[in-house]
Amino acid sequence: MTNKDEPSRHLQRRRLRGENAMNLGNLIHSSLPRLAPARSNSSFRDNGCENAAAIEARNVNFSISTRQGATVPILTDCSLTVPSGQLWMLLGPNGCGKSTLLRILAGLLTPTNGKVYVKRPKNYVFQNPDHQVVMPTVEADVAFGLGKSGFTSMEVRSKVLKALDAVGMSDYMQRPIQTLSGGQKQRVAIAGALAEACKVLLLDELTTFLDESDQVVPLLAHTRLA
Ligand SMILES: Nc1ncnc2c1ncn2[C@@H]1O[C@H](COP(=O)(O)OP(=O)(O)OP(=O)(O)O)[C@@H](O)[C@H]1O
Repeated sequence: MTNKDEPSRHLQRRRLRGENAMNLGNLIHSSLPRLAPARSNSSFRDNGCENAAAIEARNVNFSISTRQGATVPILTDCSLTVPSGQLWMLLGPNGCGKSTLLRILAGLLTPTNGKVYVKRPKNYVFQNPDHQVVMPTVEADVAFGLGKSGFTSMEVRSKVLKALDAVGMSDYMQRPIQTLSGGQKQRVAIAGALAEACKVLLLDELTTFLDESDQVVPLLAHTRLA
């Protein structure tokens, strides 16, 4: 269950050449020998096992329809398995479908066909924190998702502080959101996800605003929560 010795795994590293190829599934399969073998459809549920996969996708396809009525494939036959308690990174060239796959795993997009299972509770952090950080202060924003959980205000404050501490933002509790830098907003967005004690944390483009040293903080925090 632990991945302390394995801070990251690269689902795929291969660089595409030539045209803007979209077959992310082929990339994943072709370059990661440590991927778990494909399983039958019956594995697409939580079987209560400690080592059950946290994420499974099988033969996922996603297409969009243009205004002209054409169908454009974005993901083709994409499959992956991510075991519980591990941190994986999805790498690939611009436009190959990474964000699309993450949005499907987050439940924000419905695949055209294929099977997806993601352990719950799950949380997704957008590429642009301005799409996610909505409350006036840091504390209120991190507490936002805890509002309907029935926690006392003391419990909420404790969870908020712990989550902010995990991303190095505990000194910013009362700061107005609009005074934060992009990277600080991104860390607040990650803290909001961590505060909800999600089993799966999906982070889109962690590198957009965070510098390299800051990227380590939320990722390690995630492994403690998983
Ligand atoms: N609503 C849409 N309409 C048209 N094309 C779309 C739409 N959504 C995604 N695409 C296209 O699907 C492809 C995959 O997009 P996606 O954002 O998933 O790529 P990505 O790998 O995350 O890229 P990046 O590394 O640049 O963030 C791109 O070519 C993008 O232009």
